[in-house]
Amino acid sequence: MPASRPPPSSSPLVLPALEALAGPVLLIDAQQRVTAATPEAEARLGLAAVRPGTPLGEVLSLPEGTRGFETLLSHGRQVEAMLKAGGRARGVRVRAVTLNQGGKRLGWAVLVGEEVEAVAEGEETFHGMWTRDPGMKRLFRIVEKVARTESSVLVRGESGAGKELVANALHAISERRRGPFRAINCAALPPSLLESELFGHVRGAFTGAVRDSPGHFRLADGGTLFLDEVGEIPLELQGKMLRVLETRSIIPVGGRSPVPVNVRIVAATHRPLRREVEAGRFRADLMYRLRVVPLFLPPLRERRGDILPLARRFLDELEQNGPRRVERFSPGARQLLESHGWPGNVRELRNVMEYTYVIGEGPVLHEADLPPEFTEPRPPPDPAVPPRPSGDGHDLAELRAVLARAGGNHTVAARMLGISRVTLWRRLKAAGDTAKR
Ligand SMILES: Nc1ncnc2c1ncn2[C@@H]1O[C@H](COP(=O)(O)OP(=O)(O)OP(=O)(O)O)[C@@H](O)[C@H]1O
Repeated sequence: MPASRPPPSSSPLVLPALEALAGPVLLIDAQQRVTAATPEAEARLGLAAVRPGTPLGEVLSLPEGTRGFETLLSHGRQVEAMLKAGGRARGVRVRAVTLNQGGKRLGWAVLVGEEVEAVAEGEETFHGMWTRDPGMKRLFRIVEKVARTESSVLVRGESGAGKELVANALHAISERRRGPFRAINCAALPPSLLESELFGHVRGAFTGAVRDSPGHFRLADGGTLFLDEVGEIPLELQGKMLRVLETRSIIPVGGRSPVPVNVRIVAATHRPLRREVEAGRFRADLMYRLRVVPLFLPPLRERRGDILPLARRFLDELEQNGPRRVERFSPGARQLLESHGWPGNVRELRNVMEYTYVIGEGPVLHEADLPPEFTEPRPPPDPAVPPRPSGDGHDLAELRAVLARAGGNHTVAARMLGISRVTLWRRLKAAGDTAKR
């Protein structure tokens, strides 16, 4: 094919249609030279960069280690490339489809997708936690320091913000890493059960105790025990917990003799324990014992720069096992994702991406593919409802709206919000919903 002959679809009619379907697209001929560009490609790359005849190598460069443009042009797979045009080099995802006519290759359509702004912008992955946020990175440095000690750590953060991941990281870096890591959610169990789950019980201690049970402290011996929602431990159990931490031994329910345990405690709470102490719901001495090193994990809405890159990472994970390739977010979807309140934090974001990946089709993630709570008009505020409780991320009207959409099913509503059923129940209670459930 002569270099001057353009691929067939470069007619003025086809280009805008191509753009509507796929976004910024470059058409290149068999000699890898630009023959045409959609208006959005012209706007993003600059007119000079996409002038017909420009070699593709002057528009894009591929990372070192990639075999020239072969990978891009032969596999139809998405690859990361640097856009050379427009002064500052920008990382983008690109994909190419071959244009054939009568068995003859005429050229390619190159789709220019999302900007990736990768490593240069200072992203960091720390034991499964990804961020670009300076506050999070500072937190990682503290975790590294504290992990070398035996001090108790209290992580404060909303549901789904990554508290368990922080606890896991502490364990993984510490000297105890070869020992067990165990986690227990203190809000998920009634007080009587919680005691035996923590400290174990002896056979016959209560109805149903048909055999001895070691409990989490003994199971975590030599390792780390993560006490999630530690603020929910009932007062009567708090005294026992303090004794365990001070004597480093437990007495199983129904037992007499103390059993020594060697456990590092990492506790977590979604609200300030100090407030619980002031309200008389939490013992001050236990708070000081647990909170030798306090860590605060900011909610996702306070690190908005992490939202889109994290969303992209979750999509990448989904693409590993799914048929769909998402190349870019529509401007509307970006705006909705960035302005959402994310009461369920990173867990909610992960769930939303999974929903969107399954519901949507094609290379563009549109706002209509997002779950209904993103696009439905919010109910007007109910003057009888108290304002949003601080730190919890959403108010009663919002919770009720989600519950209504879930047909009153709390398990489904909790999943939609990306929080646990217990957390939903607690938030409804905290927001003043006294309705029976
Ligand atoms: N920075 C992050 N990067 C990647 N994934 C994250 C990040 N933070 C949280 N996640 C993911 O979000 C989910 C929730 O995290 P995690 O269980 O640690 O939160 P949590 O604060 O302990 O929640 P809860 O209080 O409800 O138990 C997990 O799937 C976790 O892998």
